[in-house]
Amino acid sequence: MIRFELDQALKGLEVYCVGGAVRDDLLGIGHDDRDWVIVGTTSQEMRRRGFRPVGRDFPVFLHPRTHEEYALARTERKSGHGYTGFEVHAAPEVTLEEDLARRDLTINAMAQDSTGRRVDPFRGVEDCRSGTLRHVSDAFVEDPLRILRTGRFLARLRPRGFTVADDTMTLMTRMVAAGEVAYLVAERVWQEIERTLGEPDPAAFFELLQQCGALGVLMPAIDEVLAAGLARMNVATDPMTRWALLTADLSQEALTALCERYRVPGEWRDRALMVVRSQAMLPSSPNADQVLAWAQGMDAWRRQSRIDEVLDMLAIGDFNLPVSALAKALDQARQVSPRSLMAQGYQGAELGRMIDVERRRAIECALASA
Ligand SMILES: Nc1ccn([C@@H]2O[C@H](COP(=O)(O)OP(=O)(O)OP(=O)(O)O)[C@@H](O)[C@H]2O)c(=O)n1
Repeated sequence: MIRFELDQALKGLEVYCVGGAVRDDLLGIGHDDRDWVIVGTTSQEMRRRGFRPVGRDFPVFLHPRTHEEYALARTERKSGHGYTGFEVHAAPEVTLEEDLARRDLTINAMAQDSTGRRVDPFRGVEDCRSGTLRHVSDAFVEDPLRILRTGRFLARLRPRGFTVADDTMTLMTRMVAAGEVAYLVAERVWQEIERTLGEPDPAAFFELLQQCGALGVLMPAIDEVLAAGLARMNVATDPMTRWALLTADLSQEALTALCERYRVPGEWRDRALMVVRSQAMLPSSPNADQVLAWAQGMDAWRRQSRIDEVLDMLAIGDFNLPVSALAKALDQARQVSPRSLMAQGYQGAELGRMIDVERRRAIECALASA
């Protein structure tokens, strides 16, 4: 049970804890930040009590002492496409129920007051208990990001037995068919994906998006190779590794284009590209020349920890590659000492060539004994 007291700044106001904190409390999951809604007051009154306005689009205020966010109860009406174009209406007469009605899923549309009384007009408690992700109302269609959010909540809660309600599935499929998903901005899409990749069951997100057709619109290249990507991703837990394995069966061009489209951070993109390039450069039984070319292509001698990460990903992702032989070969090749070759009198271009010869020899030895 969520407990809170109304301090001096909040005294006399109708305050509710809403959204994720109420949901997670019911599910017995910890939740860091709380969202608050205040009913029956005005922006002026909030300012008078020392709250600092933060929202550009919404009437949201920071508590003068705790700095937690308090929003005035509001309704929203759609006036444009995608995530933009909301008309927000906040006024003292907007009720808690109206504020809850504009929310995405029933499990996110519950509130609780300071005495512990729960307000649950859309049967969120029941859906928490039965494990159902269900849209609150037809207003769900006003925000296509909610399709991705539903996927992310499924990635979090499917291991606890949650499924998506049939009606919600139908609604999402209809939204995709109506072309709403195309209006999502790249940053929001990547943000949901990045968060999803840190959830217990990210495959649930991609399967749901494929089922309703959104994946085909947002990421057609992944849509085509999804089964293989999910199978590879299966045992990985690190989000960045999951991304690299999910995209491992794309071509280099498709992966680059995908990362550009969603402004995927450089480190995520590079890791994924290294896996794709490794597959392109290495056959299942590579010879010394191929391993040497691969190691050089990965900048293996200067960036040792990076190539070790690549090897880890290749091991986890179930590729048809001799990963332990590759690791051994790299290990041996690293023993080659440019310094001792210099001591033998090599320099300049000749030194470079000798280093390659020695490394190739080391790799050949390692491969032969693997
Ligand atoms: N597109 C959105 C975004 C948010 N919400 C509502 O705003 C609340 C707070 O949103 P957010 O902080 O993004 O999510 P949480 O539910 O707190 O979930 P998380 O555990 O991921 O923080 C949600 O519970 C939901 O009621 C919504 O209806 N539609």
